[in-house]
Amino acid sequence: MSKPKILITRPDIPVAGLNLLRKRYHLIIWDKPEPIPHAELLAKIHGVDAVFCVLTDKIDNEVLDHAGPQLKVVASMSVGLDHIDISSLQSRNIKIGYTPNVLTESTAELIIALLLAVSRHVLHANLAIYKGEWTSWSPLWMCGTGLTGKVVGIVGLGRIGFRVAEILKSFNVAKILYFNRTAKEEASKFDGEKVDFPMLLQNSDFVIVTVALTPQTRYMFNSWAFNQMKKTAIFVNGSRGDVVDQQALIDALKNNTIAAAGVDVTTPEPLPTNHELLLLDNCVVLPHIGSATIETRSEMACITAKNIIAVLEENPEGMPAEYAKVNS
Ligand SMILES: O=CC(=O)O
Repeated sequence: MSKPKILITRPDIPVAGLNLLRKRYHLIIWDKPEPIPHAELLAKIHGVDAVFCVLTDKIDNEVLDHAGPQLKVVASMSVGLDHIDISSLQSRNIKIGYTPNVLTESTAELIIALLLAVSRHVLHANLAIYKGEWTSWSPLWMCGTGLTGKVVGIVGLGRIGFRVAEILKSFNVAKILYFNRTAKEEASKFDGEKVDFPMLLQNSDFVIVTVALTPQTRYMFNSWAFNQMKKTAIFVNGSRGDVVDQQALIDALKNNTIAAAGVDVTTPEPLPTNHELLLLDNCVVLPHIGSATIETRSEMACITAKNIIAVLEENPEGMPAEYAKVNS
């Protein structure tokens, strides 16, 4: 009997994950470092039993039609699933794999790093040295704003938002507000207070976005939202670019409607190097590296491989619990 076929949409998947699949299956690996072009995806997905994809691969009805009825599982090496048309997969009984939990720590760490980079001018201060602007220690040079005694607002108290809040508690912030669909009992761990969206925007010194991108959250940070925020507020986005109306963010930063922003996610990704957002002094932009630690990415690859194996071997016990939740 011929081996089941798996399409893998990147050549540089951590080897620990690939090794789990190599012996048992026939792997069709996209061999260029850039995302697989749509036409290639349509051609290569034909006849495969499983897809190992990443967040740059849009998996929709058209792609599934090209795959054919033998496709059993699409496993993404990501926690976000906004690139996958979940209901189309569910209606075809194709299982969906993703990688929650494993990236919570690394993403929370990066969000804190980004917040501090913005609030303490870390990147500008470093650049200033090379530009010859460090003439002496100076009382007010490169002064930023501290976290101690401040109000932090977290939008979306999922796993990552929760961890960010836990870490920030140890920075002696005055209060942590959160906006979430449901109240979270566990928020008592950091004395979190559930508030409505306007209240969070109006009262927070730092607004941190960790919400999933859904039709409800798309563009929730628009000009109205930035206008609600304090003039001194710092905005940090570790979620998806599309939760923000990016032009409204640029306007808010240019007009000093808010003080500064740090974003690990943008629209589009990558941003063109002459993009307006990159020209602003009060914005730190990172290239979507929330989960980018060797340990996390390696584990994400293994979980993605295991999600595929669980489906192809018809072994539901092998599925991580969170995987089962998406598929129920
Ligand atoms: O953004 C990263 C992910 O969804 O894993």
